Amino acid sequence: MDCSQPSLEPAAAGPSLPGPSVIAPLRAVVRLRRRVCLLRKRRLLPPGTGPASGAGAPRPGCRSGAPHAHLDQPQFFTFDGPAEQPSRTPRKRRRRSRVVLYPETSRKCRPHAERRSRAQRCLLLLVAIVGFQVLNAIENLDDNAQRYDLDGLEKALQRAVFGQPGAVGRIVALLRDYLATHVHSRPLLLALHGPSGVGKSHVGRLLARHFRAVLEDGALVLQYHARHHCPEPRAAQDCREELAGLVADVVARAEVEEKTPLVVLDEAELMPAALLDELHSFLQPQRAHHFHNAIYVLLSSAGGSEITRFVLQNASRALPASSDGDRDGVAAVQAEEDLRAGLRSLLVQEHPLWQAAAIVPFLLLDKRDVVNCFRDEMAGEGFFPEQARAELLAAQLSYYRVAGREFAVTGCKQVVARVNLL
Ligand SMILES: Nc1ncnc2c1ncn2[C@@H]1O[C@H](COP(=O)(O)OP(=O)(O)OP(=O)(O)O)[C@@H](O)[C@H]1O
Repeated sequence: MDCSQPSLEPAAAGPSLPGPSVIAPLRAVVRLRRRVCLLRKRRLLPPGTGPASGAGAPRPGCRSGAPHAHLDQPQFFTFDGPAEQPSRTPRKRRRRSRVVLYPETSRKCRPHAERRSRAQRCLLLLVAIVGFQVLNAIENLDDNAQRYDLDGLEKALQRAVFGQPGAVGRIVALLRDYLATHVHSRPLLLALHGPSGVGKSHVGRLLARHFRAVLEDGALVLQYHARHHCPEPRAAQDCREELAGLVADVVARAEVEEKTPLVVLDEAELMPAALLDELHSFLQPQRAHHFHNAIYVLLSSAGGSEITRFVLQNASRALPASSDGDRDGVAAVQAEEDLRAGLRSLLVQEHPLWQAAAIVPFLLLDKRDVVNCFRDEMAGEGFFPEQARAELLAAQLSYYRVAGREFAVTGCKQVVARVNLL
């Protein structure tokens, strides 16, 4: 029954119509139904509570356009899934936060993001290899320098050589530098220059003795005296060939033993040009590589008069090699550099050999150094090294007297002869 249907009104006229006793209750029922339908429409009446309820569903005939109350809560079971059911209030999807919270002490990167590229790994490997090689090279350098006991050599020279601290320091520094490695591109040529009797040959002998001891092979040290090995009447070419053979033997032997040989050439001022040419050829890069690994010590009095003049001109100020140790550092170093430059330009005029040489000037000895030479020689000869006696002997020698200082004209050259007379 439709609530919107027109109500059952009795017909105005007709013979077959029931009487007023039947119509009155019908009208009451119709009114009641209308009333219930109206209440349902207004949702004032829950379904199934009306007089016509019983099954809980809207009554047929009471068509309603209004939504059912509690529609989302079915009152009986259906097979409809949640999808078929009327939509409830849609849940909002919560966004996941992308911020990752790490503990303070841990690394702040995602665990899976620690992949390294191949190039990065190769680079790390390369760095490790280079570092290892550098450490190895440093160790090898130390080993090579220790083999020659240069500290011991320095102490020996400082103890035995008087009045030449600058020359001794430069010789040791040059040797230290050269002997830091065994592989060289050229030999080391030390040129010791100075006036007579200042200790050039003395230093040459000390060097030869030291190298014989540390190399443990006397054949790796060659001492060549021009006057002895190449006396005056001998042909210079013969001397040259002999020198070439001697040096070739020494460097070849040193190559086998992986050591650096020492060649001391004394009285270079007496050497014929052919010998200097041969010596110069040893320094050339086109020589076989075993010639590159050698130390040549050239002793010469050439340039002695220039050194004497230099010392006397600078007598008033402290010199690097002065034995009193009181020196003005910068001025002294500059003065010695000037002296070396002057000597080189002078010596190169004699022979190009000196262009490649490390020049070491030996300065004049003063009276105190001569006294020390006497005491040393006296002790060596078995005399008591009495100071007064040594001073007495030193006073018998001749000196340059400049600016209150006394420089021995012949150094300690005559010391041996004078002590022998005692
Ligand atoms: N500076 C010095 N310290 C200690 N002794 C020295 C010094 N100079 C010379 N003597 C002593 O004097 C002697 C002669 O010196 P040495 O032969 O070294 O002089 P030199 O400079 O080589 O001179 P020359 O050019 O004339 O050969 C040496 O045997 C040594 O005993």
